[in-house]
Amino acid sequence: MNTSTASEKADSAIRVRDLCFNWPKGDVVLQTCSLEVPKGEFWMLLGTNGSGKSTLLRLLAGLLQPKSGEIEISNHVGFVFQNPDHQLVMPTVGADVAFGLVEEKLSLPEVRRRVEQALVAVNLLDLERRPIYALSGGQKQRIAIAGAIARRCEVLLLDEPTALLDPDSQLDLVAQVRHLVKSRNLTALWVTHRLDELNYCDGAFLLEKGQVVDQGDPKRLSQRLMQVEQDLSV
Ligand SMILES: Nc1ncnc2c1ncn2[C@@H]1O[C@H](COP(=O)(O)OP(=O)(O)OP(=O)(O)O)[C@@H](O)[C@H]1O
Repeated sequence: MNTSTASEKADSAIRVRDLCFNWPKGDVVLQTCSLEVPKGEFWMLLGTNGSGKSTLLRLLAGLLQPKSGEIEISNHVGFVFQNPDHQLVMPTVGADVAFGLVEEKLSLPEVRRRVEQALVAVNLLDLERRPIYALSGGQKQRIAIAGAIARRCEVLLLDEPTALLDPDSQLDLVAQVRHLVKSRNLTALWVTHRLDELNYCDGAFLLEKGQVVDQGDPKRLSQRLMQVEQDLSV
């Protein structure tokens, strides 16, 4: 496996070539999977259940190791899980965002500045002292994103971040991520089953049995996915 820094190549923030992955018992999940996400763009990853979307995201984040293939991605990657309760670990909003900065050994004023800037970016500065348990699902996801922004992440990987949200919060979150990507020149890859979210992305990949079988125009891919799901339900 060859991992290098995507910033070496100006045009793509995520580059995957011929990626293969199987679980220890031998079940093959990804088979010569290849894709590229242009820098500064918001792309989505579609596919039927079990097609390998979450596994691919975890490989990109370095949470799993591929069997073979190449991954080129920034060293500063933020991961947002489907269930925010799996990643918010501190008792309050401000403490949680600051927690991600511990490794950087910053001065206290610098930590405060970064936390404040990140909370402003997700429009939640007024909740800085609020306990995590008193947040809505959408607010929790925005805090997880603020954590990534505070750490100066260049790439956001989001694994069905709206799965537990109501429809209004769902569309608020996807619109906010689009705004963050465009205003801060980030790059995002977002896994979804919710086709109305495709209206917000620059492009999409369709994964089938661990391979990208189509990519590009989100509307066309959404129609193709609907067809695949209809065929499977017959
Ligand atoms: N920890 C694990 N150990 C063994 N097999 C796993 C593990 N996690 C997932 N799998 C299997 O790997 C395959 C791909 O799973 P993955 O979660 O990547 O799919 P997905 O496209 O994200 O699915 P969904 O849309 O249902 O979330 C599935 O067959 C799944 O059962």
